[in-house]
Amino acid sequence: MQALRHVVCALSGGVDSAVAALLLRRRGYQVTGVFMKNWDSLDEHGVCTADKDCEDAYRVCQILDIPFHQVSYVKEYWNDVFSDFLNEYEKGRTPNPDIVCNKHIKFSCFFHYAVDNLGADAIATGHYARTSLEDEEVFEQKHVKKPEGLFRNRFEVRNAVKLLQAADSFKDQTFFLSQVSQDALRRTIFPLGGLTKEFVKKIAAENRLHHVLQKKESMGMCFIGKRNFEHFLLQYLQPRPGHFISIEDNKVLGTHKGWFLYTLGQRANIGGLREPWYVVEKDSVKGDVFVVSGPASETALGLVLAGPAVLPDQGLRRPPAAVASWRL
Ligand SMILES: Nc1ncnc2c1ncn2[C@@H]1O[C@H](COP(=O)(O)OP(=O)(O)OP(=O)(O)O)[C@@H](O)[C@H]1O
Repeated sequence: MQALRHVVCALSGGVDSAVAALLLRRRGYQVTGVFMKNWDSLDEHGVCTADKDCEDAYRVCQILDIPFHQVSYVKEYWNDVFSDFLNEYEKGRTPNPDIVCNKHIKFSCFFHYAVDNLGADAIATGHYARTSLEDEEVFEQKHVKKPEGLFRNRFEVRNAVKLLQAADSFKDQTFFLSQVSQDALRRTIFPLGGLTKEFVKKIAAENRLHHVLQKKESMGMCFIGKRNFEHFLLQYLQPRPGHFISIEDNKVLGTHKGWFLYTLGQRANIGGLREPWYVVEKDSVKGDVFVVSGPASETALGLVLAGPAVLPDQGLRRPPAAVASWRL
């Protein structure tokens, strides 16, 4: 008799990964749940949310009757994700730590742990994304010889695993997965890729997973929690006071604590001014931030035409229409 396919599912203690694990069990695979601890400090209320999440992930495993493991990547997260995040901020760029976390932690450290230590045939996460491979093809990849280095020829490019957008376009997370290596992508299953969030919640409710259903949706940057972003960053970066200057008439409108705290297109709250102002330029030498006033829609349009992939006021990055993972 053929041994069961072994899929190791990353369980965050949230509803998405819990339902992902449940669906994998229903498909008849041998499933193992793994919780990763990536951040060690307390949240804004002095509570270590990772411990609570870990307990929730453990309970999911009990309900689904699957083995549970916990791993710590606190050091790796600090070195490969957070330090890089701070360095980039200091240079005035606004990186997305979730993209870097997926690349270095979930789809590298966790992937290798699952395959090398737990003997996984494939890994799974609760991301809303799809790939060009069916489950059966994912399992076949175990024996495919990994191409070394970058793609060398058209054949390799043509046969690359494609990262495809999720059916639920509102929840689509392919942008955050865009730097995942081919090696990991080819052995990953995204059980939620074809489902809507609504349906995922319904599945959880019907399968005794109420404890994860009540949890708040994570909004990225897990290490910040509900804290004020600026306060958080200034715990790690030296303040560098400067001026907000209107780009239209060079008038000084107010002061800020560091030009690196702002991203192009972001709405800047300038003390005493009620109308919206948006960041259009930053001077790293003098430390000034240039702003423009105007309705959000006009500014947004100007920025989109000008190119930066950021929408004003929310700091949201614009996901590309289709994402292919070309990295090895
Ligand atoms: N600490 C963690 N331990 C294990 N897996 C994790 C952890 N954090 C995230 N993941 C995995 O990455 C996926 C996407 O993470 P994200 O932070 O975007 O959570 P999410 O979309 O809110 O999902 P969930 O509802 O499962 O928390 C999760 O579904 C899970 O598979």
